[in-house]
Amino acid sequence: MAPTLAETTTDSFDIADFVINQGNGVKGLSDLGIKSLPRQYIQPQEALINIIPNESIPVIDMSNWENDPKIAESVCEAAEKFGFFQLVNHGVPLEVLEGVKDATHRFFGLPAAVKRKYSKELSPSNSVRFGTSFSPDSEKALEWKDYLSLFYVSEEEASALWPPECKDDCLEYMKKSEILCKKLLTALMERLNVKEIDEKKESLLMGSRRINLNYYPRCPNPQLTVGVGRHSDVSSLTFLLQDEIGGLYVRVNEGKGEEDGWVHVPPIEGSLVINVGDALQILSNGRYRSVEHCVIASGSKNRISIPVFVNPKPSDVIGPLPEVLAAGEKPKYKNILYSDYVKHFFRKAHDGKKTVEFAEM
Ligand SMILES: COc1cc(/C=C/C(=O)SCCNC(=O)CCNC(=O)[C@H](O)C(C)(C)COP(=O)(O)OP(=O)(O)OC[C@H]2O[C@@H](n3cnc4c(N)ncnc43)[C@H](O)[C@@H]2OP(=O)(O)O)ccc1O
Ligand SMILES: O=C(O)CCC(=O)C(=O)O
Ligand SMILES: [Fe+2]
Repeated sequence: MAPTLAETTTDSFDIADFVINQGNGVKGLSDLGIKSLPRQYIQPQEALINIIPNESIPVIDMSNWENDPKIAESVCEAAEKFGFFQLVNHGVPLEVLEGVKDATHRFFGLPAAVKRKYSKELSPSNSVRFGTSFSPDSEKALEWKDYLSLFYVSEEEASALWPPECKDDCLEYMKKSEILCKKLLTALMERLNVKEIDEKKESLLMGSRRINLNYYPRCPNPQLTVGVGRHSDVSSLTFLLQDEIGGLYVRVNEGKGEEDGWVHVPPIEGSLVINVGDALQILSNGRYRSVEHCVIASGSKNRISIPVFVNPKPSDVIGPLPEVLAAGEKPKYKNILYSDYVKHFFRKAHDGKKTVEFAEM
């Protein structure tokens, strides 16, 4: 039975059991109307960020992509300098974006007992997982986020195993964003002297895909916790769709002598946020940068976001591409099995850019 509001304002009820084991998630806590943040979610001081106002990541208009090579150049420059940019007029239809946002609300609106069927313990497959926080077993403080994570194996597997409330919209969004993904990766590779994306390179860059549906419910005392702690993605590229609430922050100026801090990524209707992940940083020998980002939940509204992580295949060995090293550049990273890299990421709490040290020479 769900605890009463009076019970939830004390430490007398088992928050972890309610949120994690019973599948209520932080959405369940928020829906109870709790007035203060449970101590399990209070982050240490160092997790809180210095926000730089009036700065932003680039916004790139792709409408003239085919005719104007400067647009591809801006994409490559943004991937080198910021590791993050927003795209408008990117060609993914707006109704597809709206469809997957509606699907996310449908899934999280289900009763806890239904969502719990997709938890790590009960899910019919490793490729479907409903969870909360990032890695609750390894975290000192929990994160204020629930998620559904869907790893794409095949259309058949998705049809059989993904939750019926969201599978069609998720598949459609993944399909419609594939053309955009190829355009961006082709431009990014040309800049590295990779003239052709053959079968092997295609696998290294986009051999697997995962879509996450993230739900950050309204949070009492959002300034004391995080929606997602500071991390870089382990993907090649991430395509993030966010709603109109805001809360994503990206680290800028790290080690550049200017003010090191975090800038907000303001929601722009119909846009997609693109970021470089660790796999592309490794393949490009550090030329493109995966950059730390984090999410602060809202004190008044529920927020959703939907990242599609475009990755190497789990069985691929990744390391700096030969074309990048051809002129004698020293490799900064060793060759590693991509699934080992991802397991390393998932088995610890978010820790900024530390994951990439696993691949360093
Ligand atoms: C959730 O909050 C997040 C997520 C993120 C994600 C950022 C990304 O960049 S995701 C893209 C990752 N790339 C891929 O998924 C492609 C490659 N995939 C693989 O290599 C494998 O599918 C695998 C992920 C390694 C899982 O392989 P499997 O053989 O099934 O291994 P397991 O032993 O089951 O899992 C290993 C370890 O990881 C945990 N885990 C697995 N899947 C997830 C998941 N979807 N979400 C969270 N954790 C997951 C699993 O529990 C295992 O840990 P144990 O401690 O239980 O051993 C960014 C920010 C966020 O806040
Ligand atoms: O919700 C967001 O805006 C970002 C989420 C994120 O960084 C992730 O899921 O990897
Ligand atoms: Fe991320």
